[in-house]
Amino acid sequence: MTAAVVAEDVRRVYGDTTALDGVSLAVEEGDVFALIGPNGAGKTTLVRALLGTTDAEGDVTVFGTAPQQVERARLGSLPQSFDPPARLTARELLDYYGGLYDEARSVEAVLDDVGLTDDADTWYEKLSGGQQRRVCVGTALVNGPDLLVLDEPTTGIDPAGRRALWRLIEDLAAGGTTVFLTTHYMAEAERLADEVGLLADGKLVARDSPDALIADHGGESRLVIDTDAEPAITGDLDYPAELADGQLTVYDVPPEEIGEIVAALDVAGATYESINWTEPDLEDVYLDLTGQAVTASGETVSRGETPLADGGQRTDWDGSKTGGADR
Ligand SMILES: Nc1ncnc2c1ncn2[C@@H]1O[C@H](COP(=O)(O)OP(=O)(O)OP(=O)(O)O)[C@@H](O)[C@H]1O
Repeated sequence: MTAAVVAEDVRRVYGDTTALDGVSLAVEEGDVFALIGPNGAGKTTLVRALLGTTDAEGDVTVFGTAPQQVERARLGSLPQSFDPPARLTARELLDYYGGLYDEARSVEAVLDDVGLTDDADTWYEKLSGGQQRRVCVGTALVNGPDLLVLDEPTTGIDPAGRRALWRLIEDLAAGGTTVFLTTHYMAEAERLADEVGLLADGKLVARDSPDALIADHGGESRLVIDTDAEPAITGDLDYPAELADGQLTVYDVPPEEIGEIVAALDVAGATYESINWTEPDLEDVYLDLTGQAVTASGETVSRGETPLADGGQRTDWDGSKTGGADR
């Protein structure tokens, strides 16, 4: 395979701030690469280094040449902040941006891609925040690029719109477009990316397929049961477990063994209300590598604030008790 993007030892320093501290990566043609990491980690700076819009040290090549020398029609990019003229309609904006290229896709096709056909004739300023973001994504698609660089493309877009955009990105990648995106949504990275890179303090601290990252850093599966069981129940189980606030969490239970845990509760005379088994995912990887958990709303909280870490006790394989924060 050929690399569409190669970065070697890329550094960018702003005054006293080292935004990028020696980042190296390669993105194969046709792959989707998702860059994740906390606020201020350097994601936007790396995007700008790859596009050649910031003066970084190190080597960057895009399709084998310096980013500034790549044929413009081959590149599509969406900056994190983008304010197009507010008193143009979605259709006019896409027409305008398409006019910057010798050959552009039909505006109707791009409107359809981003789900704006029905609102095509509304002024940009009258669209909702999520609809505006879709217009912005559309501007990156007008030239049918070979490499699409998207800085937080789905921020502000509602769940249905986000899923529609995920399908679009999957279709584009299936058609051979290389996609480099940044995101704070772990589900987005997990679903779309062939490779995920985790940037922290300007360094790429992990880079692999979502499955490999989850296997290496995701931790165990979890069986969570709302129950009135006594704390001693954790000693009756064949798996590491903790009980806190009426919630029993059992780690590493294969799905076919869930019945054994339920039977142990029955034997102990405990009742239970709900049973939930979850496999580790990219959010667990993020938690493990950054110490920040991702909440349902997409916000991050420090590890010490997570419910399991707060006062929960866990029985480990050797029978010793550890707080959840030590997981
Ligand atoms: N033009 C600039 N001048 C000075 N400092 C900058 C500039 N751009 C970025 N920085 C600093 O570089 C660091 C990385 O910023 P960057 O915007 O790349 O992070 P990010 O990972 O994209 O963050 P976020 O998730 O919040 O968008 C931050 O400390 C930021 O304050």
